Amino acid sequence: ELSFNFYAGSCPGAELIVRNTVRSASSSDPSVLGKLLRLIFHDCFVQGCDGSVLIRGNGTERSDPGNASLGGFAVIESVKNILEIFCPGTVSCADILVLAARDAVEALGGPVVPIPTGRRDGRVSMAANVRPNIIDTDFTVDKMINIFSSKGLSVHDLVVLSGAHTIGAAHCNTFNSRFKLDPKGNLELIDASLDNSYAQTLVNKCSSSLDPTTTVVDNDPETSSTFDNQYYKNLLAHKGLFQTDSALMEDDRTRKIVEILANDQESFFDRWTESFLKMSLMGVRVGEEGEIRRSCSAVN
Ligand code: HEM
Ligand SMILES: [Ca+2]
Ligand SMILES: [Ca+2]
Repeated sequence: ELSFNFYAGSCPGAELIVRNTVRSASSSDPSVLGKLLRLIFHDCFVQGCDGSVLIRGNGTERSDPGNASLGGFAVIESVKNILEIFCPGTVSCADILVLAARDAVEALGGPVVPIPTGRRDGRVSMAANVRPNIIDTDFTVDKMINIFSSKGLSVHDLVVLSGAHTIGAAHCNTFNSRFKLDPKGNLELIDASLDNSYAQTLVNKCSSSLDPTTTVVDNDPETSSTFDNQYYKNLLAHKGLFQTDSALMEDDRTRKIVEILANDQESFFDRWTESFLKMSLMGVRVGEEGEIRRSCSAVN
């Protein structure tokens, strides 16, 4: 029941408004692009792509510690505010989220993924649903594959969608358990799959500030503002930032895919287009299900 250009009749400017708002928000704060792309992962994996991640309040997904570092909400809300003026009660927050993530990738030089629209917004958002569905950085490849397959996504989708880490940033506390400093201040690798000099760079960046929950480091040390296949080249060079990134190199099933994508950006873009679309269709509500929220941060 989703269709391309679902809003052609009811709100013809919808997709353009999303795109322009993402562009202008990113010109004052480029960090929103990574945040918007991450948001869709955290929305779609919990109860499907229904905008449940956007709801504010006690006990909602957004209140869960697993979602504490999400951002980009203000961009979604400002798109929604504009759309409510032009076509009130028409465009779902679930669609806005997917379109905004699609546009964030485009803004950084990635492929434009044609996205069917018509998703409806969910009315439920529970913190308890976050951690069982979102992958943590200490997961094994098997565990990641299991979560992906429980959502109808393949090993291939796992490796391709992890390529999102070619942009954006991460807080030091998401990777600093991979190394420690001995009493003399020298680096000790806890996770030997990490390149030594890269680890040293990370230590230096993270120790320049005392608070690992506020300091951020680029996900992609080479081209963090370009959506390209550099992520896979980094993995080959043992410069994956999260344990879960490096882990993709340790399993035959995933390493083979990493090698292909590292050597062929064209093929990464084609694969991304397929896998991103697949993720954007997970558990969507259509027709009379759910609602069209008036504000993205609250149910009607
Ligand atoms: C496969 C398992 C995954 C794990 C374990 C994981 C983990 C993480 C972590 C820990 C961060 C840093 C958050 C912070 O400190 O602020 C992060 C950032 C990010 N993730 Fe993932 N992620 C995964 C998959 C994905 C997927 C599927 C996408 C999207 C398709 C994605 C997109 C992003 C983006 C764009 C950022 C940067 C956010 C920003 O710049 O604020 N991740 N991820
Ligand atoms: Ca959701
Ligand atoms: Ca990059």
